[in-house]
Amino acid sequence: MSVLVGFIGAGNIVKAILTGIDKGGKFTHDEIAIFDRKEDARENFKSDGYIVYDSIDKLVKNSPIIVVAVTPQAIRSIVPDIKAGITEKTVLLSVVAGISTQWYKENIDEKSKVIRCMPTLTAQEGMGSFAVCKSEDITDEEFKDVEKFLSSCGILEKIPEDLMDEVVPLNGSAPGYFYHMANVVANEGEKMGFDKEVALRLFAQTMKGSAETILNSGMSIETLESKLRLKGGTTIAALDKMDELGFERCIIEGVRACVARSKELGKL
Ligand SMILES: NC(=O)C1=CN([C@@H]2O[C@H](COP(=O)(O)OP(=O)(O)OC[C@H]3O[C@@H](n4cnc5c(N)ncnc54)[C@H](OP(=O)(O)O)[C@@H]3O)[C@@H](O)[C@H]2O)C=CC1
Ligand SMILES: O=C(O)[C@@H]1CCC=N1
Repeated sequence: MSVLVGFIGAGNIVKAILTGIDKGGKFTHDEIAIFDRKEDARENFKSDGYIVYDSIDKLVKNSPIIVVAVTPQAIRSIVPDIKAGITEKTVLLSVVAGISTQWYKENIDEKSKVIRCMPTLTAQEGMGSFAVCKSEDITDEEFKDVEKFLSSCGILEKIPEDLMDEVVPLNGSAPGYFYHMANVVANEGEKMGFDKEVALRLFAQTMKGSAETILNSGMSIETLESKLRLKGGTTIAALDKMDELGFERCIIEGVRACVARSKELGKL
């Protein structure tokens, strides 16, 4: 039995990825290893058939691909343990917002092999949207292994490393905006007399369908939008009111705040 991928930190994003990997059915639990600092979390993963280590250095020693999935605030604390286990073949697959390849090279080893990935919680449904970049010393074969793993629960887009902060508002953080918007709309629906769950289902299915039309209809985003902008219609009434209240500005400033925070996290 050879462990393929080891995870350091088993929080929200890792649980989403693992659920998506399960749904994809291409990897088994005995190909995945985990270390989380909470003993009860380790016990739960163990009883689910995952390989569980009681220290980071053992996990790193035994896993050719290591997914670094602690928070940016915690990453410095795990450096000594990664150093204790790392080999020249270890590939570090970092999902940590803001932390650059150079950071790993400076803090762990100049020869660290790093692939950065900005993932999304939507991996949970096999609909991850992964933005990835790799350091020059990653071989094609190493990249293919990572690609095979991630693509079993989503799509990959290769991007330059100097856009890794800029991508966070486009994918990593974006589910948060949709959940927030869905909650606001559903609350309003409830005030108008709907059961909140019914309102949420109607809105969420509409979000899902809207995303599918953007991806699959072959129509431009402008064309799709124009189909709803009926003169004197209800949609234009909503959009005009939203614009009057600063919708565009709101989105633009939110995107910028997200990028700025990612850059700050990289300097902690
Ligand atoms: N959530 C998301 O949608 C996304 C998250 N990310 C990135 O993923 C990373 C993790 O985020 P998320 O899963 O949401 O965060 P969580 O806080 O849910 O998960 C982090 C996990 O790591 C554990 N942990 C903390 N310190 C250590 C340590 N020293 N050794 C081992 N485990 C440790 C935490 O334990 P404890 O609970 O005890 O602190 C927790 O289980 C972040 O860097 C974030 O930037 C990227 C894209 C999307
Ligand atoms: O909010 C965060 O900091 C992380 C990074 C992207 C999504 N979640």
